[in-house]
Amino acid sequence: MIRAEHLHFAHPGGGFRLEIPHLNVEAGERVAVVGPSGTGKTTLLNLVAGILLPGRGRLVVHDTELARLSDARRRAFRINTIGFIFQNFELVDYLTAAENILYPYRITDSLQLDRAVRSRAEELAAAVGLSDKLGRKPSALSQGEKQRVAICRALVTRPALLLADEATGNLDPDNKELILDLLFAQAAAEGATLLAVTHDHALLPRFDRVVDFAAFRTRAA
Ligand SMILES: Nc1ncnc2c1ncn2[C@@H]1O[C@H](COP(=O)(O)OP(=O)(O)OP(=O)(O)O)[C@@H](O)[C@H]1O
Repeated sequence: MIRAEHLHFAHPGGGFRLEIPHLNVEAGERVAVVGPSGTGKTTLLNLVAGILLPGRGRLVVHDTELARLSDARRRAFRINTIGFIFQNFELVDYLTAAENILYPYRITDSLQLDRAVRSRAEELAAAVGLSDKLGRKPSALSQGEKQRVAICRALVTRPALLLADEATGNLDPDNKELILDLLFAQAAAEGATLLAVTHDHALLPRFDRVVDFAAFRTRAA
């Protein structure tokens, strides 16, 4: 699902450089990404999603070398293939929770919003305890509620690849387990690959494998 070879990335302004000699994640694998703050874990997820492009090296995701696609095709690839739970949620302020969950269907013609999708969105919201908050805008939601909206949005399209950046970070222990159960259940149901950044080492035994960023060469200026 993910193949990185001699991957180099540096922010244009300088200051930080990430080097990953080799990283291979098989389809259906559930991989946790750990490592100290600022070592590039979010950067890796952004590279895998094609939000950032490597300066050098090769990155193939779902048999597609993202750097070879036009911006429009890379965006379409991302919407169709990847569910991304962003660390800061990236919800749209002027949309309700329900509209945020269905957001992928607003921004592309390649996904069809029909009754089945709407009921899937409602089921996901119910599974994370958000049924009574669907009419609210993000400003009227708690951090943990926003995070659960972001999780529903990432799952609603049944993506082949789930990228989760601290997806359980703002949740209480019960919700943490519930969300993780949901992520794993969805990944299993769709045969999806899960790449999840976490600082919560208690969760690591639930994953097939752990990638530790301490092993990669990163440099902060
Ligand atoms: N737009 C940017 N321009 C320059 N440097 C940046 C930019 N965005 C992030 N960085 C730097 O890149 C480095 C890696 O950031 P990244 O967010 O990938 O780390 P992380 O491992 O996910 O950290 P955390 O665990 O704290 O979320 C950091 O040193 C950060 O300051």
